[in-house]
Amino acid sequence: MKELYISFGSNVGDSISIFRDAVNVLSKVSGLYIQKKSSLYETEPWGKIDQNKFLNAVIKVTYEGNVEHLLLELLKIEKLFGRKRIIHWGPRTLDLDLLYGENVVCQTALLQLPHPYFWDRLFVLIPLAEITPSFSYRNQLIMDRINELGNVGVIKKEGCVW
Ligand SMILES: Nc1ncnc2c1ncn2[C@@H]1O[C@H](COP(=O)(O)OP(=O)(O)OP(=O)(O)O)[C@@H](O)[C@H]1O
Ligand SMILES: Nc1nc2c(c(=O)[nH]1)N=C(CO)CN2
Repeated sequence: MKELYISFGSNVGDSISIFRDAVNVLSKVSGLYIQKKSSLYETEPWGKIDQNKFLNAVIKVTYEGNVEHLLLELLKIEKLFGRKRIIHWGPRTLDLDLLYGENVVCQTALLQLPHPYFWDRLFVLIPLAEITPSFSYRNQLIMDRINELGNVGVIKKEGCVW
């Protein structure tokens, strides 16, 4: 059984409904169990800044299978919600990234784990910090990195459940 973190991103369509429906589909993947969900965050676009704000969140899951197999499931779910790959880091209905797993490393053409950019993305680090045990060494490292990056452009959507 592996503990893994998955990020959700969307800036096209009804992003909250897309997240709700996608997490429901994800919960039906064989061998996958959702353990925690972060709050929803409204975030400034990163990397390619001339596009709409994003909705972002992170979840923690346990998974009984192979991580590359899980990535293929995530790609299928993105497609189900109308994901089209047109512009690099551009607008999207749903992006599901595998961020990292406890003691899991993968460097293949299909999957890089830890995700190559997660350490540079506040829209991932801030929701991740929320669901990482608060007195853990890992949480401390994430909080230090958030402070280093400047903690701007990521706002929690209060009172919004998914
Ligand atoms: N950890 C990972 N999580 C998700 N996809 C990954 C990962 N490592 C490698 N990939 C590969 O990246 C490919 C392109 O993914 P995608 O089009 O979602 O990139 P992106 O979201 O535009 O950019 P980024 O990967 O920087 O978030 C996927 O087809 C997948 O095979
Ligand atoms: N705020 C924000 N910016 C992004 C996002 C995202 O999910 N949120 N995803 C990207 C490509 O993966 C590029 N830029």
